[in-house]
Amino acid sequence: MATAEDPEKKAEIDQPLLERHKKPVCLIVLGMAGSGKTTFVQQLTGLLHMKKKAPYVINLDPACREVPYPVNIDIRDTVNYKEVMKQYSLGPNGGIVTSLNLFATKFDQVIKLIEKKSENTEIAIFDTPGQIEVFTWSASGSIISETLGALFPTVVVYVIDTVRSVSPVTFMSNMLYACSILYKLRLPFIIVMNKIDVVSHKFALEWMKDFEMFEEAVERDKSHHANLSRSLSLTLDEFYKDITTVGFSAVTGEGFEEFLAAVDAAVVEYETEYCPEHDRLLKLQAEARTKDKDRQKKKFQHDFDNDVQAQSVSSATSEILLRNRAIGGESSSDDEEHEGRPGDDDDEEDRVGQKSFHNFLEEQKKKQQSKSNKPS
Ligand SMILES: Nc1nc2c(ncn2[C@@H]2O[C@H](COP(=O)(O)OP(=O)(O)OP(=O)(O)O)[C@@H](O)[C@H]2O)c(=O)[nH]1
Repeated sequence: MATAEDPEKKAEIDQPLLERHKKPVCLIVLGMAGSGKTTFVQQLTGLLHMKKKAPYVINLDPACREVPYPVNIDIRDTVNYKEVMKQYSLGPNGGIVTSLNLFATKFDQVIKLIEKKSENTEIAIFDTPGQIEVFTWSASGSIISETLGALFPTVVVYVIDTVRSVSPVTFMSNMLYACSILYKLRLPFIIVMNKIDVVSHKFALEWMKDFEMFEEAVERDKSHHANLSRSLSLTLDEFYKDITTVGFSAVTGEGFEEFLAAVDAAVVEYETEYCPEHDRLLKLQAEARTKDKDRQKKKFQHDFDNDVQAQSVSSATSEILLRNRAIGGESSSDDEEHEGRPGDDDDEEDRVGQKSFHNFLEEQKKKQQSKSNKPS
């Protein structure tokens, strides 16, 4: 597990990436309902404004009543969530999914607006709907995250309610969800343990670092999920090693600097791991496309050659037939003219028969004449 304070990670960062980058870093803020996403975005926006690094903020929650921060793009200006529910006869969750899908069809316009602002904006923040699955398991969520990941340094910020996570079972459920999102989106990932003004996140860091400590906590939990949590936590050990965790208070702003350091480290990860992998996949895709084209070309050539061969065989056959006819008949031109008509062969035989019979009679006649002309 890595924390934002890791000296090793800090040493990797030779200069602040937020300054080096021309393109804004996109932060996709995800988390369970009530984890504090909106308050986090509000606090982050305020603190960045104070640092004279005003972010570009995009609200992707079509169902929120109000947005408590200065927003640059609001999904609610494009899609009327209540109208969508009415028009398509949907419930609240279906309405949110459909609204986000409709918005995703115009996401190219969002990209253009972000690109326009890239000169003087270092961070773009995306606040997402409380129903996390609406974003993480929907087509629109994939379109939005993949498009951003392909064009800008993009980081997933997963907000966890630290107060609720003191229960090892809740903690485990949250971590499993985080893990599944990481493997689905495959973008650099930061876990923000929010609400540390109420409960310190140190217990969570210890559980992630030391499996035995987590096991002790599970022992104390008598719920029927405890056994499952114990075996799952062993599986999650690998996940903890690659993940950056930051404690934060969306109310007081505590943890802000550590969070910015974590974002810098995530951008390094984006450049060194995500981009090469992305390029490798694009290359593989291009290679597969070229191979497919070659295969189709070869198949076409093969089919074409077979056709030509078949044609030359059939024309050779007809030639042989014609020649036979020319040899058998007296007049090849006549034969060619009548070739192929039904009953032609019989007529020909009759004609040849009549001719030879006529010749035979003529010969007999001549013989008779020469006999009668001989003196007796
Ligand atoms: N003490 C404390 N309360 C917080 C903190 N962050 C959020 N809250 C409170 O937690 C509640 C939920 O916060 P929201 O920001 O609305 O959470 P959300 O994740 O955006 O909620 P949904 O949009 O419903 O998913 C609110 O009452 C906030 O005041 C924090 O860091 N400390």
